[in-house]
Amino acid sequence: MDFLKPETVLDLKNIRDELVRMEDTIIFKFIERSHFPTCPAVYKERDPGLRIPDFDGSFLDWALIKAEMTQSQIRRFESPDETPFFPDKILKPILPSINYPRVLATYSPEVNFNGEIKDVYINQITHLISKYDGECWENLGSVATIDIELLQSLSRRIHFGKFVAEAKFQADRPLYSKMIRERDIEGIYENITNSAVEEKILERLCVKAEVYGVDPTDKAGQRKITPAYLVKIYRELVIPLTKKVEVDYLLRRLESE
Ligand SMILES: O=C(O)C(=O)C[C@]1(C(=O)O)C=C[C@@H](O)C=C1
Repeated sequence: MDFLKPETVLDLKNIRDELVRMEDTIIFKFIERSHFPTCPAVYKERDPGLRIPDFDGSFLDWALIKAEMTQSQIRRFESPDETPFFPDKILKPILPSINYPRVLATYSPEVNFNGEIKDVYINQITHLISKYDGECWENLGSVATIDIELLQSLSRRIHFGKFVAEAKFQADRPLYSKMIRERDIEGIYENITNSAVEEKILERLCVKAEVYGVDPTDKAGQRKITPAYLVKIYRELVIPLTKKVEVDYLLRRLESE
C-alpha cells in the first residue's frame, strides 16, 4: 500500500493485508505492556502522587500531548492513516508538506474515535493484559510510553475502517448512496460486515497468541498474552470500533460527492 498511489490504498485486499500486519504490531505491544501492572495513577486526573505543574489532566494525557506535538512537527498527522488524540494541540510540521493525493472524503479527519479508544483501552484492555491490578511507581514512564505506542497502533487499526468504507462505497455507490440517504444504519452495518473475514481474523489471532505469547523454548513458562484475551479484545472492541468508524464515515459520504 502506497499513500501516494490511491489505487493501491483503496484495494480491499491491500487494506486487509495491512490489517493483518498490524495484528503483529499490536500483539507485540500487548506483550510489552503485560510486563507491568495496571498502574491506575497513570490514568487518573490530578493524581495526588503524580502532580504535573500547570496541567489538570492525567499523566498519560500530558505525555500523549507532548508526544503528538513533536510527532506533528515531523509530519505524522499529515498521513491519511494517522489520527491525533489531541487534534487541537498539534503543531505545523517543520518538514515540508507531502501532497498526498486525496483518497478519503474531506471530512475524514473529523471521524475521530480516539476518545472512545482511549476510554476502552484504560477501562477494559489494560485490565485484560496487565500483569496484575496495582501500581508500580518506579515504572510510570515506561507504562505511559508503551501505552502511547499501543493507543496509536490501535487507533491506526481502527481508523483504517475509513479506507475499508471508502473502498466498499466505491464498489457499490448506488446501494450505499440509497442506505445513506435513508439513514439505514442497520443496512449499512449488515453490508459492511463480512463474517467469514472476521472469523478468519479471530482464528489467526488464536494461533498468533499461542505462538508469540509464550517462550517457544519453554511452553510451560508464563504466558504473556492468551488467545482468549486477544480474541476477546478483537471480537468485542477492535472489530466493533472499526465498524463504527466505517458507519460514521459512510453516513457523511454524500457530503463529499
Ligand atoms: O475487512 C473488512 O471488510 C472490514 O470491514 C474490516 C473488518 C475488521 O475490523 O477487520 C470489519 C468488519 C468486517 O466484518 C470484517 C473485518
